[in-house]
Amino acid sequence: MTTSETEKSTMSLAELEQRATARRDRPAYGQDALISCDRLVRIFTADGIEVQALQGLDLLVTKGELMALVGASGSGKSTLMNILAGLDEPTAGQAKVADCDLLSMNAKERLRYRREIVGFVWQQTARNLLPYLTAAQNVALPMQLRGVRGRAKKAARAQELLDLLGVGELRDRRPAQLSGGQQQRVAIAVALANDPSVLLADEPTGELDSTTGRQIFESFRAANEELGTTIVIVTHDQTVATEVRRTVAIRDGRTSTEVLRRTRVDETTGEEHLIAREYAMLDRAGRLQLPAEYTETLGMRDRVALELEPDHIGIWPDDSTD
Ligand SMILES: Nc1ncnc2c1ncn2[C@@H]1O[C@H](COP(=O)(O)OP(=O)(O)OP(=O)(O)O)[C@@H](O)[C@H]1O
Repeated sequence: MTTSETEKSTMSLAELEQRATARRDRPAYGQDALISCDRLVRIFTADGIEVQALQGLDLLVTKGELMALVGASGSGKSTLMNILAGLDEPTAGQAKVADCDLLSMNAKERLRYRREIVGFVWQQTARNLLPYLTAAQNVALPMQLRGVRGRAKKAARAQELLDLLGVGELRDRRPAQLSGGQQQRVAIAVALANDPSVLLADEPTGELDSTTGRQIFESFRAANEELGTTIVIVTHDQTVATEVRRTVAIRDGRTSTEVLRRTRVDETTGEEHLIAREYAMLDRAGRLQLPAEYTETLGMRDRVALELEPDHIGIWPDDSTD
């Protein structure tokens, strides 16, 4: 008899019932999150070759967060963003945004989701705006498509958003008469027009120099702080990645590590210090991805030795052949 069988046989019925109830009462995964990805899988098949772009990705984002997603080229960031934007469907797993189930939406629900629940800003400035409309008309367009009535109401909302993003005085210019940075700020206003729950941005500063990139990031921060919009930014930009409170790294189609930042006030000097700490992600099956630089430094491969300590778990290189 195995240990667990012995355990079961010595456990009373009442104890078993108690365990089952405790499991049922445990809050469901991602219950309080605005964005919840649960073991998300996306497989592409091209010319008979299968590419597993997402390999069981877990991610939770809380309402009101401003966070960044980073990762090497091909790690699956854009695939994830396209799914969250409602433009692509996962092969398996679960994905929910603001109570919308991204796997079971029909065409009509998907359209409503893309118009009202999410807003997106793409890297290519030209993809975000219609060239023949002015900045203000570009911002008013999503409201019109949603069926918002009243020209004055839409114009006022457009002006309010353009002002918030520091481009109010450029309302009558067409995209070609705006710099790349100004275009991206107008694009953020367009994405915010219908007051979405989530704003998704895929490399929004990718085509801009670092000073302009910083200004764009400040615009996202303004939207997050003033409007309370939850914002997820995919970025290679160190400024963006280090200024948000939470940066999640994606590796081989899974979330691997996460950096959390918080400010600590020095009790004696009153100075504020930003403290950053990196965490590894433990998935729901208990799997852990160790950072490559750690495993390489210690020559860890294939097999490692584990030891449970009172307050931590020790991991050692394989010592079985010593
Ligand atoms: N439509 C598609 N058909 C086939 N393979 C695809 C498709 N889209 C993405 N892939 C593959 O899926 C993997 C993840 O791609 P994805 O674009 O999500 O990566 P990424 O992290 O956004 O990369 P980058 O930073 O270069 O944009 C890659 O191997 C890519 O080649």
